[in-house]
Amino acid sequence: MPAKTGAQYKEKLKNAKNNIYIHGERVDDPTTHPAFQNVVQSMADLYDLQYEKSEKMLYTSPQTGDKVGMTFYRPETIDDLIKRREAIQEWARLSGGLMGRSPDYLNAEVMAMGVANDLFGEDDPMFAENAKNYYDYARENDISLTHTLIHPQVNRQKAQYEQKDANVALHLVEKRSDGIIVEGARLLATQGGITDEILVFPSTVKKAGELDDPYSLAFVVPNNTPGLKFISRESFDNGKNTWDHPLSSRFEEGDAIVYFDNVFVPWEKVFVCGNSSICNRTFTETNAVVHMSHQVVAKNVVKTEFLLGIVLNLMESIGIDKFQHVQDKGTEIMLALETMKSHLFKAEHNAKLDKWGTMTPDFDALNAARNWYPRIYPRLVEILRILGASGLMGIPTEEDFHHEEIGPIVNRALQSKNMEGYERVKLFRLAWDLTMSAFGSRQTHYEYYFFGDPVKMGMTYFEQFNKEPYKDYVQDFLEKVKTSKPNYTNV
Ligand SMILES: Cc1cc2nc3c(=O)[nH]c(=O)nc-3n(C[C@H](O)[C@H](O)[C@H](O)COP(=O)(O)OP(=O)(O)OC[C@H]3O[C@@H](n4cnc5c(N)ncnc54)[C@H](O)[C@@H]3O)c2cc1C
Repeated sequence: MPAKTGAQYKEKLKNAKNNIYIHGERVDDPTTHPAFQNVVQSMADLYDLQYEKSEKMLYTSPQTGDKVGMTFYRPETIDDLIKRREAIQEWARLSGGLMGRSPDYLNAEVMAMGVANDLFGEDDPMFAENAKNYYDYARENDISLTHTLIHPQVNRQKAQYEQKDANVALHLVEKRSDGIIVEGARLLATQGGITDEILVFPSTVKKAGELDDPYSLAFVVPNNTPGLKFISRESFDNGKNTWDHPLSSRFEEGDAIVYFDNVFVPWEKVFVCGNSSICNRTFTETNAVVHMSHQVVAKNVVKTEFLLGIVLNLMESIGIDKFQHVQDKGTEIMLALETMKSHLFKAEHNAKLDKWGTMTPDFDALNAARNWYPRIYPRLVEILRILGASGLMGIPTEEDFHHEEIGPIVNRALQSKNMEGYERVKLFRLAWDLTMSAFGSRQTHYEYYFFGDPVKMGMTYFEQFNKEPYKDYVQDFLEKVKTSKPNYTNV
């Protein structure tokens, strides 16, 4: 089947009847439910964009000859990698990089694991074959995916098997001749329920060895699989119009707790079954982390461009753009943007073929960028907040502007250097929705945590960084310093 259109995505979602709960109710149809319908439309817009920019967004499937999504493309040259990244950035531009889980994120994972599948075969060749087949299936059917990696936050001092309710986290219940039964909770699934299928993978390193094996699972199932429940957090799309909430009314992806109530997974959809060693090596040994990081850094370049554009328009609108500290704050964002772009450039131009023949970006550049952005993004948001000042609170709604009595007042009172009140507030509401609304706060939280705990990531980065050349450099330097060491004996 060729790449999906927006209408096909919505039709499939409507018919799937995924088991989604929100605000204490079961959702009958996410395509019309107020909490989901707008982000569903944005997802549909992404799929339509594949056809609007087909020369960039589609390619010919090596398997069927159909036109399929470029974000499933397996790059074999640096030019391929750049083509793939351009498609990623086309999608990101639609939301200003605010849909962290546009389908390309997990398409990168599926592609990488599907190609570099031999790790899964260590236990049974069937698992390697499953990963390969799933890549083909997802690409040919343009499957949209959510994923879930984390055990519930019960007691982080203890391994899963030591928890007071050791079965609270997703675990293996039974192996059968036709598949496995799994039970327990996982979090968090962004876009849980509004996608076709869910990938379950391990994230944090499982240090308890064999005792972690019951929790060491990787598989994929359709979101309407019996027993699978998505328990969504409260929606931040509060049904206001797009003028009032330009971001939350379109890109509120939602995050869900996922509960597997004795869910059956057929063997052909299992990649890892009860093997903590394979789980711990999955993301690095398949290079999935590299291709996912490439998508993330490409997306975050667009997100930074979007933020910079808002800041520059805001500065100009209220005539603060010539003040020294204001310019300095703009420079901070520009430096962040150029730094991210440089990481991306280095990653692509230093890319090498891996042992499976996939052109794989330079992970050093991407790893630095993915560790840095969670630290810098809160600062970028803070700059926008500082520069917007009271303007981020003086934001009447569109209805206020239409009110006979107060409309003309707010239009006059909120005028700016170069805009009427109506236009100025439209811009400031965008800045507010990115920084201070529930949606904006969630974006900052998302950037900080979505790749994992930045503290643990930073520790891993420190451990793995090749420190010796720098230590040696200074040792050599010290050795060349002229010394006249005093001759004394330590007491
Ligand atoms: C908006 C949002 C969307 C998300 N979407 C997804 C998704 O789609 N799919 C998915 O799988 N996950 C998703 N996540 C989850 C994300 O992967 C986790 O938040 C992240 O990995 C951190 O894990 P945690 O939340 O369990 O934090 P914890 O590991 O519980 O950490 C909480 C705090 O305790 C500290 N801490 C914990 N353990 C230690 C330790 N051993 N030593 C020192 N300090 C420690 C941490 O540094 C942190 O400050 C999402 C998260 C957010 C916020």
